Amino acid sequence: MLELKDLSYYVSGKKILDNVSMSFNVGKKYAILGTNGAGKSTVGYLIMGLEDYKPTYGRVYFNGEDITEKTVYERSKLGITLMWQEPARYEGLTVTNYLTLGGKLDITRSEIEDALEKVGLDPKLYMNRFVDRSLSGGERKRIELASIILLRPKYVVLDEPDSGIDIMSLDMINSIINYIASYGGTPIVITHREEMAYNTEEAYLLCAGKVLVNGETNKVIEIFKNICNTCDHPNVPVSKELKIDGR
Ligand SMILES: Nc1ncnc2c1ncn2[C@@H]1O[C@H](COP(=O)(O)OP(=O)(O)OP(=O)(O)O)[C@@H](O)[C@H]1O
Repeated sequence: MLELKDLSYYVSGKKILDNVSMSFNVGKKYAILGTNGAGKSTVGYLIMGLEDYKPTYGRVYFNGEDITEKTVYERSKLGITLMWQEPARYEGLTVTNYLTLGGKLDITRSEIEDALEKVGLDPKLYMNRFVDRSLSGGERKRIELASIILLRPKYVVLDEPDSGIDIMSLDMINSIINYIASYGGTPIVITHREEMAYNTEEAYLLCAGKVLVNGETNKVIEIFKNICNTCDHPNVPVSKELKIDGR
């Protein structure tokens, strides 16, 4: 289990996250939902332990072990991965080298071809391309999804997985989210679009850096649609407490 306990995060005195607690069980599909600026990506960065993203207060636990002080590299060795909203470029690295970590991983050519096909890229056209600015953002995102297929991380934070990818590919993204859960991994989908959250089982709704509500995804989406999509005071939370099924 991955747990965030009472996380607060400040930048230059500004509170970005306010006492956020979340827990993610193995093999279950999660969404972190919220409007722009609610703090969703920041939660993802704190899960991944990016430099400059250590909690001001609170702790992060992995199977009961306090990993708050662990680096990105140490967390990735535990099986925690972040798929960036804006995928990285790697000048001079081919798609094949990227997917095999420069040949360090024991991955066959046919496994690479299969992963690329699953994300809608023709292996013949892409295996020898460079993961640099010559690839579009959507293509790089697909290549990151292919790397998830090959590496099978335990916890995968997918930050706005559909951004830069056409709407027709929602099914492809959802099939990869299902694949992660099928091998016992835990996908955590960060999104401001309810369409992207429907394929998950449990959701957290964030507003102004606070968890407004947590529960079954369908119920959280209803609240999101009824309250956030029509909100005239974004990121100024309502004072009344929102609860699902008494939680
Ligand atoms: N390093 C920083 N310095 C100042 N403000 C920051 C910093 N990082 C995040 N913020 C602010 O914190 C808030 C939450 O940002 P975050 O990127 O986590 O939101 P988000 O919910 O992922 O939004 P979006 O849906 O637009 O990606 C925003 O108002 C953002 O401007």
